[in-house]
Amino acid sequence: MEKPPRLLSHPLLLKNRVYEVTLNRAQLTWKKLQTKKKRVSRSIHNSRKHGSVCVPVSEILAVRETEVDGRTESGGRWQKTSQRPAEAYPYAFTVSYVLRVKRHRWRCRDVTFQCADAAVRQQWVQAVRDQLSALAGRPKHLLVYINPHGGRKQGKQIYEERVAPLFSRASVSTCVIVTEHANHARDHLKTDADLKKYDGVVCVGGDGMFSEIVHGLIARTQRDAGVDQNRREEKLAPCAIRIGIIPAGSTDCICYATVGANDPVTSALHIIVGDSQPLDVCSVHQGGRFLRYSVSLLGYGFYGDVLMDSERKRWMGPVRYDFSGLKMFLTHNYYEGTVSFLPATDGSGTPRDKTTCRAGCSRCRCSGPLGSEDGQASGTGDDVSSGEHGGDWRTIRGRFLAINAASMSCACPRSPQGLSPAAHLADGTADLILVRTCSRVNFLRHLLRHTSRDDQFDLSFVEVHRVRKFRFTPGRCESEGDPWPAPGGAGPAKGLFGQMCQDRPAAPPPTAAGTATARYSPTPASTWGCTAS
Ligand SMILES: Nc1ncnc2c1ncn2[C@@H]1O[C@H](COP(=O)(O)OP(=O)(O)OP(=O)(O)O)[C@@H](O)[C@H]1O
Repeated sequence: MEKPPRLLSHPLLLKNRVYEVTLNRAQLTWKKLQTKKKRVSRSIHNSRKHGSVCVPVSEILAVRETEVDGRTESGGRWQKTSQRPAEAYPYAFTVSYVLRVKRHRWRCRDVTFQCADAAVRQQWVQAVRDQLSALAGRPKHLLVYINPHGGRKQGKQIYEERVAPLFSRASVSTCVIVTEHANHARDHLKTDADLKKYDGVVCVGGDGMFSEIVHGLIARTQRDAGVDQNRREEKLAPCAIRIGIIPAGSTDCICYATVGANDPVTSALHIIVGDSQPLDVCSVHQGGRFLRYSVSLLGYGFYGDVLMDSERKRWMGPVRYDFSGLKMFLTHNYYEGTVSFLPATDGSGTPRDKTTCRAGCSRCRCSGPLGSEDGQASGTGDDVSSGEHGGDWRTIRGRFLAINAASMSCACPRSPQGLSPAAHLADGTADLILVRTCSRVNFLRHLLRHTSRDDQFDLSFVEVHRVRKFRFTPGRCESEGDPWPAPGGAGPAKGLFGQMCQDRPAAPPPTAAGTATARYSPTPASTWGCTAS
């Protein structure tokens, strides 16, 4: 492939050695001219061949002039750059760039070059700045919401100490709002936020906080586009503004599944370089009324119960999930009902095909907002209420311990493969996982497989389907007019969608009887992040 033409090339000093430094539109490279001892790089990405280092321009964060005495101002602090600057190279500049380290983590690395005269330095600083400003998709102004109560209550500290200095170095301006109550961010986005001023919204918190922001942004987008959220046949308008996630929650599954790591610095760097990852959004309706959106897991039965119970034990911190998980495992509730679903066919793959959705996933690219399957995904003529028992809809009746719909792998550090390892982030489908009633021992086997590499669907009581829409009707609802399915065994009946969601409830549990329908829309939202590649 033809190399882009050189923009600049000079011998410059780096750590008292002279390097040939070259810039073109694609990359910045530096290669040692005086070879002495071989140095071993700790970088596993920024390629270093025969003593040369190559950084893609798209991963340069900033460039700045360095003081003559070898110091550079960085976030208000002065840093030493070199102990022995050669007298012949008294003018310095520093380039900050992304260093890819282990386990999909990114770090900010500085390299300081020294020039023989001021004009050369000026040329370099200007040339690098010109290249950076020509890059599309990099944010300049961000609206940041911090949940000070998420996870270990360190959201504010994480942002101030690890993220804000990076934004400032990359000249990204921010408006920071520390939330004062639940749904503060959602309501502010819905009505008050002047979104035209921003290139993106950043969420500092966990999955619940992300869900708030998704609800606020999607509701605002639909209102502006004249889309009625209550009409489930309507196609959702995609959000024009991206959401960045700085993980500061308990599980941070959405961050892990989109970026490949739960690391605030990595996420901040993805935001700065303008990486983008589209996401499917699932809309859930009941009785002609919109209930909520979901981008990760819709869980009814075991997972819904765990999340609902753990919500009441927020004071315990992240350990609440273990406590509630054990409690619900011992309770061993089951739920009777009918699941109907529209299978995703035509090359959508299967939940067991062992593919992993990564940055640039070809499947998701084909099914993007302008994808040819859009009509099918949004259900032309496939109205669940009218066409459910015709066409390609399938129906399964039975007793279930869990009914989960995973719109993404739902991977997190505890379950690195996730609930459905092959689920795609943006193909307009979800993996519907049905766990039928079984013994506690068998259920434990199923749960333990989430923490290992074993095929979690290879069990006789578990089935999985890739779907575009699905519907759940509680068993007793139809026959007895009882709105909610009673858990198998003793205990009070529980609200249908009060039990649902990894994405925390953004709407109150429904009060009317009925069936809930979930529909997957390809990519109405996107995050700054790039699936681990
Ligand atoms: N200032 C606040 N006070 C109380 N609750 C808040 C505040 N701001 C946001 N919330 C709510 O806190 C809930 C949980 O927050 P978040 O998702 O950030 O943390 P988490 O639940 O610990 O993490 P995870 O969702 O990853 O398990 C969200 O549903 C959000 O609505």
